[in-house]
Amino acid sequence: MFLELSQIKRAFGEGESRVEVLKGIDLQIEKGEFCVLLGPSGSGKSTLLNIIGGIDTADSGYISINGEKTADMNEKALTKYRRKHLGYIFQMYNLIPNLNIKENVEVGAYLSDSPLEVDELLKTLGLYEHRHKLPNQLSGGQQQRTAIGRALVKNPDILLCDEPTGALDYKTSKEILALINDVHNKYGTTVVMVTHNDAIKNMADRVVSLRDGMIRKNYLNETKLTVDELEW
Ligand SMILES: Nc1ncnc2c1ncn2[C@@H]1O[C@H](COP(=O)(O)OP(=O)(O)OP(=O)(O)O)[C@@H](O)[C@H]1O
Repeated sequence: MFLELSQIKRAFGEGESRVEVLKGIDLQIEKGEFCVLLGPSGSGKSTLLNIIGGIDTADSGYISINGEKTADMNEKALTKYRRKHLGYIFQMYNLIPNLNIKENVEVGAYLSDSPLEVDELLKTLGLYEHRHKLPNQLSGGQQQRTAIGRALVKNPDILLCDEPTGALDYKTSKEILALINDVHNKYGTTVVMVTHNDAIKNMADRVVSLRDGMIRKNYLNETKLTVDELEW
Protein backbone atom coordinates (compact mmCIF):
# COMPACT_ATOMS: atom_id res chain seq x y z
CA MET A 1 0.00 0.00 0.00
CA PHE A 2 1.37 3.39 -1.02
CA LEU A 3 -0.21 5.72 1.50
CA GLU A 4 -1.61 4.25 4.67
CA LEU A 5 -3.19 6.01 7.62
CA SER A 6 -3.92 4.00 10.70
CA GLN A 7 -5.97 5.12 13.69
CA ILE A 8 -5.10 8.78 13.23
CA LYS A 9 -6.37 10.90 16.12
CA ARG A 10 -6.06 14.62 16.66
CA ALA A 11 -7.60 16.92 19.25
CA PHE A 12 -7.27 20.65 19.78
CA GLY A 13 -7.61 22.63 23.02
CA GLU A 14 -7.48 21.64 26.67
CA GLY A 15 -10.00 20.68 29.36
CA GLU A 16 -13.50 22.02 28.70
CA SER A 17 -12.61 23.40 25.30
CA ARG A 18 -10.94 20.23 24.05
CA VAL A 19 -12.34 19.10 20.72
CA GLU A 20 -11.57 15.74 19.18
CA VAL A 21 -11.35 16.58 15.51
CA LEU A 22 -10.12 13.22 14.19
CA LYS A 23 -11.28 10.19 16.13
CA GLY A 24 -9.38 7.32 14.57
CA ILE A 25 -8.99 7.53 10.81
CA ASP A 26 -8.02 4.44 8.83
CA LEU A 27 -7.40 5.05 5.16
CA GLN A 28 -5.43 3.33 2.43
CA ILE A 29 -4.66 4.96 -0.89
CA GLU A 30 -3.02 3.19 -3.82
CA LYS A 31 -0.22 4.74 -5.84
CA GLY A 32 -1.67 6.81 -8.65
CA GLU A 33 -5.12 7.00 -7.11
CA PHE A 34 -7.22 10.17 -7.26
CA CYS A 35 -8.93 10.44 -3.90
CA VAL A 36 -11.54 13.04 -3.01
CA LEU A 37 -12.19 13.88 0.62
CA LEU A 38 -15.67 15.25 1.29
CA GLY A 39 -17.51 16.27 4.42
CA PRO A 40 -19.29 19.14 6.10
CA SER A 41 -17.44 22.18 7.37
CA GLY A 42 -15.54 21.35 10.54
CA SER A 43 -15.49 17.60 9.91
CA GLY A 44 -11.68 17.53 9.97
CA LYS A 45 -10.79 17.38 6.26
CA SER A 46 -8.09 20.05 6.32
CA THR A 47 -6.70 18.70 9.58
CA LEU A 48 -6.33 15.29 7.98
CA LEU A 49 -4.69 16.73 4.87
CA ASN A 50 -2.28 18.75 7.01
CA ILE A 51 -1.31 15.61 8.89
CA ILE A 52 -0.66 13.74 5.63
CA GLY A 53 1.34 16.75 4.46
CA GLY A 54 3.45 16.87 7.62
CA ILE A 55 2.24 20.40 8.39
CA ASP A 56 0.54 19.07 11.52
CA THR A 57 1.15 15.91 13.54
CA ALA A 58 -1.33 13.36 14.85
CA ASP A 59 -1.71 12.74 18.59
CA SER A 60 -1.71 9.02 17.88
CA GLY A 61 -1.83 6.56 15.02
CA TYR A 62 0.61 6.42 12.15
CA ILE A 63 1.10 7.30 8.52
CA SER A 64 3.22 5.21 6.25
CA ILE A 65 4.36 6.05 2.75
CA ASN A 66 5.68 3.26 0.61
CA GLY A 67 5.94 1.08 3.68
CA GLU A 68 7.88 3.62 5.75
CA LYS A 69 6.25 5.16 8.80
CA THR A 70 6.72 8.92 9.01
CA ALA A 71 7.09 8.57 12.80
CA ASP A 72 10.21 6.47 12.24
CA MET A 73 11.81 9.13 10.07
CA ASN A 74 14.10 11.60 11.76
CA GLU A 75 13.61 15.33 11.22
CA LYS A 76 15.95 15.32 8.25
CA ALA A 77 14.20 12.44 6.52
CA LEU A 78 10.82 14.02 7.21
CA THR A 79 11.90 17.32 5.67
CA LYS A 80 13.20 15.42 2.69
CA TYR A 81 9.90 13.55 2.39
CA ARG A 82 7.94 16.81 2.43
CA ARG A 83 10.25 18.47 -0.05
CA LYS A 84 10.62 15.65 -2.49
CA HIS A 85 7.41 13.73 -2.41
CA LEU A 86 4.68 16.21 -1.59
CA GLY A 87 3.11 19.04 -3.51
CA TYR A 88 0.54 21.19 -1.72
CA ILE A 89 -2.12 23.39 -3.30
CA PHE A 90 -4.30 25.59 -1.12
CA GLN A 91 -7.50 27.52 -1.72
CA MET A 92 -5.70 30.79 -1.14
CA TYR A 93 -2.81 30.57 -3.48
CA ASN A 94 -0.11 31.64 -0.99
CA LEU A 95 2.15 33.04 -3.67
CA ILE A 96 5.07 35.25 -2.70
CA PRO A 97 3.81 38.74 -3.65
CA ASN A 98 7.13 40.35 -4.57
CA LEU A 99 8.36 37.48 -6.75
CA ASN A 100 7.18 37.22 -10.32
CA ILE A 101 5.27 34.22 -11.70
CA LYS A 102 8.33 32.39 -12.93
CA GLU A 103 10.20 32.97 -9.66
CA ASN A 104 7.22 31.71 -7.66
CA VAL A 105 7.32 28.46 -9.63
CA GLU A 106 11.11 28.27 -9.26
CA VAL A 107 10.70 28.28 -5.48
CA GLY A 108 9.24 24.78 -5.89
CA ALA A 109 12.01 23.71 -8.26
CA TYR A 110 14.76 24.61 -5.76
CA LEU A 111 13.30 22.09 -3.33
CA SER A 112 13.62 19.17 -5.71
CA ASP A 113 16.51 17.05 -6.98
CA SER A 114 14.72 16.35 -10.24
CA PRO A 115 12.49 19.33 -11.03
CA LEU A 116 10.54 19.67 -14.24
CA GLU A 117 11.75 22.28 -16.70
CA VAL A 118 10.25 25.58 -15.52
CA ASP A 119 9.65 27.24 -18.91
CA GLU A 120 8.04 24.09 -20.29
CA LEU A 121 5.73 23.90 -17.32
CA LEU A 122 4.85 27.60 -17.60
CA LYS A 123 3.85 26.97 -21.22
CA THR A 124 1.70 23.97 -20.26
CA LEU A 125 0.02 26.10 -17.61
CA GLY A 126 -0.62 28.92 -20.07
CA LEU A 127 1.51 31.26 -17.98
CA TYR A 128 4.59 31.67 -20.11
CA GLU A 129 3.65 35.10 -21.47
CA HIS A 130 2.84 36.25 -17.93
CA ARG A 131 6.04 34.97 -16.38
CA HIS A 132 7.51 38.41 -15.60
CA LYS A 133 4.34 39.70 -13.92
CA LEU A 134 3.70 39.83 -10.19
CA PRO A 135 0.88 37.68 -8.74
CA ASN A 136 -1.43 40.67 -8.13
CA GLN A 137 -1.34 41.46 -11.86
CA LEU A 138 -3.01 38.12 -12.66
CA SER A 139 -6.55 36.76 -12.32
CA GLY A 140 -7.50 34.31 -9.59
CA GLY A 141 -7.34 31.39 -12.01
CA GLN A 142 -3.88 32.40 -13.23
CA GLN A 143 -2.67 32.77 -9.65
CA GLN A 144 -4.00 29.33 -8.82
CA ARG A 145 -2.28 27.95 -11.90
CA THR A 146 0.96 29.49 -10.63
CA ALA A 147 0.43 27.80 -7.26
CA ILE A 148 -0.19 24.53 -9.07
CA GLY A 149 2.99 25.10 -11.05
CA ARG A 150 4.94 25.64 -7.84
CA ALA A 151 3.60 22.33 -6.47
CA LEU A 152 4.06 20.41 -9.74
CA VAL A 153 7.53 21.58 -10.68
CA LYS A 154 8.87 19.23 -8.01
CA ASN A 155 7.12 16.40 -9.85
CA PRO A 156 5.77 15.14 -6.52
CA ASP A 157 4.46 11.60 -6.00
CA ILE A 158 1.60 12.97 -3.95
CA LEU A 159 -0.36 16.11 -4.66
CA LEU A 160 -2.43 17.39 -1.73
CA CYS A 161 -5.12 19.89 -2.69
CA ASP A 162 -7.18 21.81 -0.15
CA GLU A 163 -10.22 23.32 -1.88
CA PRO A 164 -8.15 24.23 -4.93
CA THR A 165 -11.15 25.68 -6.72
CA GLY A 166 -12.84 27.21 -3.69
CA ALA A 167 -12.13 30.78 -4.73
CA LEU A 168 -12.70 30.33 -8.46
CA ASP A 169 -15.68 30.67 -10.80
CA TYR A 170 -17.27 27.70 -12.58
CA LYS A 171 -15.30 27.87 -15.81
CA THR A 172 -11.94 28.49 -14.15
CA SER A 173 -12.64 25.73 -11.60
CA LYS A 174 -13.13 23.29 -14.44
CA GLU A 175 -9.89 24.39 -16.10
CA ILE A 176 -8.00 23.87 -12.85
CA LEU A 177 -9.60 20.45 -12.27
CA ALA A 178 -8.74 19.42 -15.82
CA LEU A 179 -5.16 20.52 -15.24
CA ILE A 180 -4.83 18.52 -12.02
CA ASN A 181 -6.42 15.54 -13.75
CA ASP A 182 -3.99 15.79 -16.69
CA VAL A 183 -1.03 15.78 -14.33
CA HIS A 184 -2.48 12.83 -12.45
CA ASN A 185 -2.84 10.90 -15.72
CA LYS A 186 0.45 11.96 -17.24
CA TYR A 187 2.75 11.42 -14.25
CA GLY A 188 0.71 8.89 -12.27
CA THR A 189 0.58 11.41 -9.41
CA THR A 190 -1.42 10.31 -6.40
CA VAL A 191 -3.94 13.07 -5.63
CA VAL A 192 -5.76 13.72 -2.39
CA MET A 193 -8.24 16.55 -2.81
CA VAL A 194 -10.37 18.12 -0.09
CA THR A 195 -13.50 19.77 -1.38
CA HIS A 196 -16.97 20.98 -0.47
CA ASN A 197 -18.07 20.42 -4.03
CA ASP A 198 -19.91 17.12 -4.16
CA ALA A 199 -19.76 16.97 -7.98
CA ILE A 200 -15.98 16.55 -7.92
CA LYS A 201 -16.34 13.07 -6.43
CA ASN A 202 -17.51 11.89 -9.86
CA MET A 203 -14.04 12.37 -11.36
CA ALA A 204 -12.26 10.56 -8.52
CA ASP A 205 -11.11 6.95 -8.21
CA ARG A 206 -11.82 6.91 -4.49
CA VAL A 207 -14.42 8.87 -2.54
CA VAL A 208 -13.99 9.31 1.19
CA SER A 209 -16.44 11.22 3.30
CA LEU A 210 -15.82 12.43 6.81
CA ARG A 211 -18.31 13.44 9.45
CA ASP A 212 -17.54 14.34 13.05
CA GLY A 213 -13.97 13.16 12.74
CA MET A 214 -14.80 9.71 11.43
CA ILE A 215 -14.85 8.18 7.98
CA ARG A 216 -18.48 7.52 7.07
CA LYS A 217 -18.02 6.39 3.48
CA ASN A 218 -15.02 5.07 1.59
CA TYR A 219 -15.59 3.54 -1.83
CA LEU A 220 -14.13 3.20 -5.29
CA ASN A 221 -16.00 5.10 -7.97
CA GLU A 222 -16.84 2.67 -10.77
CA THR A 223 -18.38 5.26 -13.08
CA LYS A 224 -15.82 8.01 -13.46
CA LEU A 225 -16.84 11.13 -15.35
CA THR A 226 -14.55 13.43 -17.26
CA VAL A 227 -14.11 16.97 -15.98
CA ASP A 228 -16.23 18.16 -18.92
CA GLU A 229 -19.10 15.98 -17.78
CA LEU A 230 -19.13 17.33 -14.24
CA GLU A 231 -22.02 19.63 -13.40
CA TRP A 232 -22.74 21.73 -10.33
N1 LIG B 1 -5.03 24.75 15.07
C1 LIG B 1 -6.26 24.57 15.56
N2 LIG B 1 -6.57 24.92 16.81
C2 LIG B 1 -7.81 24.72 17.31
N3 LIG B 1 -8.83 24.18 16.62
C3 LIG B 1 -8.58 23.81 15.36
C4 LIG B 1 -7.29 23.98 14.75
N4 LIG B 1 -7.35 23.51 13.48
C5 LIG B 1 -8.61 23.08 13.29
N5 LIG B 1 -9.34 23.25 14.42
C6 LIG B 1 -10.75 22.87 14.59
O1 LIG B 1 -10.92 21.56 14.10
C7 LIG B 1 -12.18 21.41 13.46
C8 LIG B 1 -11.97 20.83 12.08
O2 LIG B 1 -11.31 21.77 11.25
P1 LIG B 1 -10.90 21.47 9.75
O3 LIG B 1 -10.37 22.74 9.20
O4 LIG B 1 -10.05 20.27 9.69
O5 LIG B 1 -12.31 21.12 9.12
P2 LIG B 1 -12.73 21.05 7.60
O6 LIG B 1 -13.55 19.83 7.46
O7 LIG B 1 -11.55 21.19 6.73
O8 LIG B 1 -13.64 22.34 7.50
P3 LIG B 1 -13.86 23.35 6.27
O9 LIG B 1 -14.55 22.52 5.24
O10 LIG B 1 -14.73 24.41 6.85
O11 LIG B 1 -12.51 23.82 5.85
C9 LIG B 1 -12.83 22.77 13.48
O12 LIG B 1 -13.77 22.78 14.52
C10 LIG B 1 -11.69 23.72 13.76
O13 LIG B 1 -12.14 24.84 14.47
